[in-house]
Amino acid sequence: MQPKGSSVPSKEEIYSHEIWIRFANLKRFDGMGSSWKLEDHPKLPKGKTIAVVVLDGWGEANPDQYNCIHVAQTPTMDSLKKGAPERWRLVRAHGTAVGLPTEDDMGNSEVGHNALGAGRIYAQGYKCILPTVQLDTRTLQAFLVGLINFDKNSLLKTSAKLVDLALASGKIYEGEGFKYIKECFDKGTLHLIGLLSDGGVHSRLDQLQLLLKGSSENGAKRIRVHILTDGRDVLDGSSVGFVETLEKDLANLRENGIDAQIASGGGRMYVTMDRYENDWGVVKRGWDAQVLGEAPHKFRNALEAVKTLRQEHKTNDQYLPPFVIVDENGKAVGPIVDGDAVVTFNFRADRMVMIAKSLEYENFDKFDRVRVPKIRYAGMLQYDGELKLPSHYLVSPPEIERTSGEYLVHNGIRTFACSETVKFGHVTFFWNGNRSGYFNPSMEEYVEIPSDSGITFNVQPKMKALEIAEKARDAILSRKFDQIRVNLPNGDMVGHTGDIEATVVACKAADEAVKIILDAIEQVGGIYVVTADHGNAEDMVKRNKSGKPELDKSGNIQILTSHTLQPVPIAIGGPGLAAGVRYRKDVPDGGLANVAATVMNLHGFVAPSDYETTLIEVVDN
Ligand SMILES: O=C(O)[C@@H](CO)OP(=O)(O)O
Ligand SMILES: [Mn+2]
Ligand SMILES: [Mn+2]
Repeated sequence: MQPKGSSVPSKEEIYSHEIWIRFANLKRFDGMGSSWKLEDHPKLPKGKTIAVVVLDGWGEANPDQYNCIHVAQTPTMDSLKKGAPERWRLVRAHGTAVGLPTEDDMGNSEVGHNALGAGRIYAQGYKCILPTVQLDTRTLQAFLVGLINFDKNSLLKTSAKLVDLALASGKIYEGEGFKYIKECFDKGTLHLIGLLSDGGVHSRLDQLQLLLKGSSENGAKRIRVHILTDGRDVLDGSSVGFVETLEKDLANLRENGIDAQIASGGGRMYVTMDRYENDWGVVKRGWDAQVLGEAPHKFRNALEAVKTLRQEHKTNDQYLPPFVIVDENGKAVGPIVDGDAVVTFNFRADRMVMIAKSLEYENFDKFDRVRVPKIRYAGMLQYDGELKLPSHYLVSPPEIERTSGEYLVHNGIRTFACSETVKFGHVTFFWNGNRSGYFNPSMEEYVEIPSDSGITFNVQPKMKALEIAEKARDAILSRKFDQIRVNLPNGDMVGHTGDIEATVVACKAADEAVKIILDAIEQVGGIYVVTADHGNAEDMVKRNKSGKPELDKSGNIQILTSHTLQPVPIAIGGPGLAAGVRYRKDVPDGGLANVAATVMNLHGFVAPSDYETTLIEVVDN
């Protein structure tokens, strides 16, 4: 069926373009793919209550003393493992399997939950999927014309990748966001606020370096950087090296006549980067230092600040107290004032939404801002599409549409989602493609259990696991919902503290929570899907290439506070699971993006054709 007309390529040509068409998402295919109706699964029934449990930071690794999941008593998760290979397997949760640039990129909650919820992988090489259904000539023509006009750059990519592309092509400086802030460059200062590391989870040093260079080449004459030290996605203590690198870059800029300096700083978990409104005090500490130029600690330079605060205050990079850099008269070198431009350079949304609100909202009552400068503010990305926050941004965020949550609600699945504050947005916002709010409030209920605030989670390693499990149990037993989805944060949040003993307690608590949920599923004859978003607690030590713990100069092991590259388990089961359901053997490289189709099947539906394939098959007994 070759359509006529010179502008229309042949089928072979289309294949050779090797373009990945998200067919269902191309709305211009008039009449095609616009329906929300999912096909019935040929073999699996509807009407089962399904619990989807995400253990945050729960990977699979060799059992040794640094594997807290192995060390902890985890009888429930251990018993699920006995279902291998038919009902327990591993899936990939890092690197390209979740849309990250390379296989050296560890997984993280954003890409993990995006993949779990959206069922597709973004930012991959392109592959061409032509519709397998019979098309009439008009529709095929529309499809082909759509293909020709298709802008490859509008394909879904992870935020990090989109920023990379915009920086590499220079397009970032031609966009609306940059033009908007550029208006201030003549008279004002450009402030860059964000996480200083190469962790690649929230931000990347190389992107900051390119932005500094590009901004100065595009007219910024006075630049102030407000740093947030990491130690969570990278080794604790690495802040010193990152500050050294940044200082060198700023010195280069100064040599070229740009007045560029670090103006303030603080540890990411104590200054600015709170999330889901757990503790506004964190954002306030940042505001005071960055905007007002006030902090309990004052230094003449950032290197001295970081080294001194680490030593004298015995704090780690994540929790460094706020500091400002002052001149020889003790005056802050870079408070944010009227007429300045501000960019928050993190690409990941969750920990930028609160500062974005404080910088952008006229009516704001979360803390006393004291002085609200008239600035032009842009995010690296728009962090919340629903709130349109911030209204100006340098790079357009990934568009993640047609997520499994939205499909299922359209197909009558009543959904309950729950976690505690620090992970609440993971099973709602990230799960739904970085979208806040309900698709249909009459079909969904999202419950947030307040997290402890003002503590490091090794102090309370059980966190709210029990409360989350009880809420899930009640939702299951109420029979008001078809899907009950939770995130259990313990392995991840406590794993990030680097406290091995506490992380063991955390893993045990998460395992107990899983049991409560599984027991409830048992009672209602339902199905469970237990998985994780990426590794963390299963490996708490930095290792050399051969997998042996790496020692520092003094012969001590180096604690790993970050996520890992490990795969994660996925277990299915429960009395409602049809007898012939088992994992397919032909998806050996399955990853988190394969879970959405799997869950849709268990709800009795066939997943949309552009979703990554299901992990299960149904064999006749
Ligand atoms: O705490 C966070 O912000 C990240 C690590 O930077 O962890 P997660 O991706 O698990 O939320
Ligand atoms: Mn996570
Ligand atoms: Mn984490």
